[in-house]
Amino acid sequence: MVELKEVELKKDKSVFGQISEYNHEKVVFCHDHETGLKAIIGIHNTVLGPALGGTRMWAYASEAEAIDDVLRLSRGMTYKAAISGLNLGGGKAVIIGDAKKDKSEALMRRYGRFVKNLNGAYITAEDVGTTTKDMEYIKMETDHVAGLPESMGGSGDPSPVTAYGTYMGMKAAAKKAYGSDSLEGKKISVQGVGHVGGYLVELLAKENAQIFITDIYEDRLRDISSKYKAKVVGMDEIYDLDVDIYSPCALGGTVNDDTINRLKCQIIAGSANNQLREETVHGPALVKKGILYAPDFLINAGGLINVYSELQGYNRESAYAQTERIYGYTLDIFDKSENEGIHTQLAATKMAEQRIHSIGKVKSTY
Ligand SMILES: NC(=O)c1ccc[n+]([C@@H]2O[C@H](COP(=O)([O-])OP(=O)(O)OC[C@H]3O[C@@H](n4cnc5c(N)ncnc54)[C@H](O)[C@@H]3O)[C@@H](O)[C@H]2O)c1
Repeated sequence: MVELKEVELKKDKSVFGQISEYNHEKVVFCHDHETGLKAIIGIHNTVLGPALGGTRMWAYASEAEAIDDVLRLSRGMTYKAAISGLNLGGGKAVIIGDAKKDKSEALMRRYGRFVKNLNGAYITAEDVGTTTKDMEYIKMETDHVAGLPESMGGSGDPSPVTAYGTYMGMKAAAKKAYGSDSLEGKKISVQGVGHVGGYLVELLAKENAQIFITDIYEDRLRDISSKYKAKVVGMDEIYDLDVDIYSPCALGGTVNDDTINRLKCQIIAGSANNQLREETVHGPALVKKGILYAPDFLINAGGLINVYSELQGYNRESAYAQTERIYGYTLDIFDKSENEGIHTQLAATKMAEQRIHSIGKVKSTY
């Protein structure tokens, strides 16, 4: 039985030290001289099923940074799948390189061959720096790829479903904090109005929330602001706003020592991965400040649920119906957190671990 543990990670910086800390099953280094491919595939845990997770292409400052990213992200996928009730394990891959300059059909197809060689233990999909077009190239070499365009029978852009799940998680948090899940009139700040943030703002506007938005891209801000009557605020100003709910939909690590001191909200609920800079520090710090945190990997699982549905013959309605359950799961986590006196991210992690543990036992019997 694979044991998952809540640990202070990365005490030992050696590659095997880190693999051991994160407790990965397999990490594969892929290299191809011809195409310049340098990729790392991290398979964290396959107790519940094949490890599914996207391939990120990024110009990492160092190989150490790439290894850290793939290990952290693949571990997160294990928890995301487990807590969402999916029969999937956790995996993720990174390709080291500039997606704008270094990508080619040959590179993606060569990468696809490496995925193929894993015989289904890892199923890839798109992520930052990769597109549905890249998935088409990978598909030419292996069937172990999801997130294909709708025209190819795939599930297409997962962002609207991710936004819907985030919205469900946010409503559950409102129910817990205010006794009603209505977001009408609530002041909500959305940090990052890209794919997910944009769809989330649309849902919030339909409920007549008072929306504040920020982003790097002025055009995008103008567009979203005029469409949904959202007020544009500065990128740093967002942490000081007097709002009810803060929704991080851009980067990870935005909940940290500095921002926790500044935030005035009662709820944090957003789509970004790894929002807490350090789970063991900032999870408890939020509890102390009386801010209810809706765990990121739980409420942003809609995209994964959507892709999972593709593996079984895509059905958009059932993907949305399954994503809607995030509402109930989030309330369960709040209860668990309260009953056990632990912060919500830890409660969610424990819930995911319990499922892996118990289903692992089921599978061990004949
Ligand atoms: N797309 C999905 O289905 C999905 C699923 C799960 C998790 N997520 C996570 O949700 C987040 C958003 O994903 P996305 O697909 O919308 O990405 P995206 O790149 O389309 O949007 C992110 C937006 O954030 C903006 N941004 C970047 N830095 C910022 C900053 N410092 N302040 C304000 N805005 C900033 C960008 O300009 C961009 O518009 C990411 O963290 C992603 O990992 C996405």
